[in-house]
Amino acid sequence: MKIEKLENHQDLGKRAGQIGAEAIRQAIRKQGYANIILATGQSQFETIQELVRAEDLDWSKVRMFHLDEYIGLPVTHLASFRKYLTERFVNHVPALAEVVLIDGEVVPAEEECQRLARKIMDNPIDVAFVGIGENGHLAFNDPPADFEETAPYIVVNLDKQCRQQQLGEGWFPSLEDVPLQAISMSIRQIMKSKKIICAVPDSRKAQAVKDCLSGEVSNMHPASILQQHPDCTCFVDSGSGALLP
Ligand SMILES: N[C@@H]1[C@@H](O)[C@H](O)[C@@H](COP(=O)(O)O)O[C@@H]1O
Repeated sequence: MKIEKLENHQDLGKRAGQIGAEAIRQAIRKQGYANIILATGQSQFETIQELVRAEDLDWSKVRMFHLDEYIGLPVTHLASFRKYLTERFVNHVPALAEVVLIDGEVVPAEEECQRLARKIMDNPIDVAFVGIGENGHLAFNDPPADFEETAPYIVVNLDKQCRQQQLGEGWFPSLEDVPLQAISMSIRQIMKSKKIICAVPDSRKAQAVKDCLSGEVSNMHPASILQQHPDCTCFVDSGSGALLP
């Protein structure tokens, strides 16, 4: 794992998006297509904006997977991650080869996990864009995260710090409105990606960044597993990187 420190969140997003776009181009050149994962949340705003700017990229050869989604939240809800990805990414690039969104409204959610598992097992991931939560989570794998789970997508419970972060970012009117469960890509599945671009801006992530990127690998700091990935770069800014040695 490498760490790159940028001045602010704009520079961070630009750099992460440019490196990511180049990795997508390379995969297309090499094998004719690229499979990618996109994350959501405030931390991904600029990275996704930069990807959308990559007009020379042949998006018709790109299949997009979705990292995590709340269970039971309608697609019309402000906090819906499929709404986020559709409005911030899919609607701004030419037609993709395929868009594999997580439908958090399927009952039971385990059925949706199985559908997604079949899809992703047939389509190994070239480039994964991820973030790190204030509690150190990777996707919606809150601490203590399951590092051994082999299923690609799982149903997870969201802890209070995670739910409070979602409230703090303004996606929900009150803590009670934040769902208690989500469908998340598992840690093992994320780690199978050939390349990982981790964008983590903002001083509110400083402690999580310190714990995950410079502490010991531990499931109490789920994103610390990224230290073991052979091709992962974490992009931090002066705020999120403030406590790094
Ligand atoms: N579930 C999302 C992930 O898709 C994202 O990668 C990460 C960072 O998100 P944020 O930008 O909200 O901090 O955790 C969020 O809660």
